[in-house]
Amino acid sequence: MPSNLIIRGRCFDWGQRTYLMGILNVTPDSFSDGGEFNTTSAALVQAQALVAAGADIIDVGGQSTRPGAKQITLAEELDRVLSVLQVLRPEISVPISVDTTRAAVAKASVEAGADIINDISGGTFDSEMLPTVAELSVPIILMHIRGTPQTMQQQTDYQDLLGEISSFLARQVQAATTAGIDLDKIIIDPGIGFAKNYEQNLEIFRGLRSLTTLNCPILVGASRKSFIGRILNQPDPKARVWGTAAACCTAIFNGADILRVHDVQEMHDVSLVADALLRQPIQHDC
Ligand SMILES: Nc1nc2c(c(=O)[nH]1)N=C(COP(=O)(O)OP(=O)(O)O)CN2
Ligand SMILES: Nc1ccc(C(=O)O)cc1
Repeated sequence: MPSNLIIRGRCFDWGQRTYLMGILNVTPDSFSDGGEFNTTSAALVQAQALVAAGADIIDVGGQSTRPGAKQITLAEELDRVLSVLQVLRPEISVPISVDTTRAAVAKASVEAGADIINDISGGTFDSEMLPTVAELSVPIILMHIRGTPQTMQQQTDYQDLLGEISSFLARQVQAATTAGIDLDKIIIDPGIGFAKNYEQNLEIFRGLRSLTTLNCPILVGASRKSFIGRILNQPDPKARVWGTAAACCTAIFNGADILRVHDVQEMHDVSLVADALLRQPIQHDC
């Protein structure tokens, strides 16, 4: 796998430590924090708090992708994301990713200062996404999903879950490089909770290491998700922090490079200790 990636002057030195992506949902309806950060002033305060807590990347999302979430218009998504980027970019020095499946949002976001595109469809929802990202020359996160957030939970029949996730991601990595995206700018993600049932989410954690054969950094987004709620019998997503910690630790143990989380302060402690126990850092120039 590529040894490192420089984004906005910051070095992501893969394997050396776990990197944290702090979630900033500027939506009214996200499953755990909808409506909390969807004004520009609240978004800025939260972004600064995430950075102070140890976030390496801030992930801005204008569209909830929870099961059954309503699809907003392009104009609405552009308005939500761009108004926040305008306020964030001058104040935040860490890389900013934008969680979108639309090429037009990706392009306008990078023009407004975003550094990474996070596409939960792995470049499959919008045929212009991969060529657009290639043209913009920014890194992309390719996530596995089946169907759309509206239909995905009816598409959970797999013969070989990890094998199918792996071949989807391999195909999309190939499509991305064919479109002109550098291989070292591609991050893969198995898509916890996207077209997966409870048992399948657990199976992904156990088999995560099999995805390392794709030779790309791996991102895992388990934060506060419903499989944790089911294990804990905890309906309140905000009360799933310890459960998230266990999932993050397991992901690190099984090869994750980036964790996408809401509770950055807590997961920073988790990743510092897990990294000290599990990784053998070597000195690099990067
Ligand atoms: N790459 C990647 N992106 C994601 C992932 C994920 O696992 N991987 N999970 C999400 C769901 O979490 P969020 O808190 O943003 O909820 P919402 O979809 O309701 O906004 C949204 N975006
Ligand atoms: N976008 C998503 C939000 C939440 C979940 C989940 O709780 O499993 C899955 C996807």
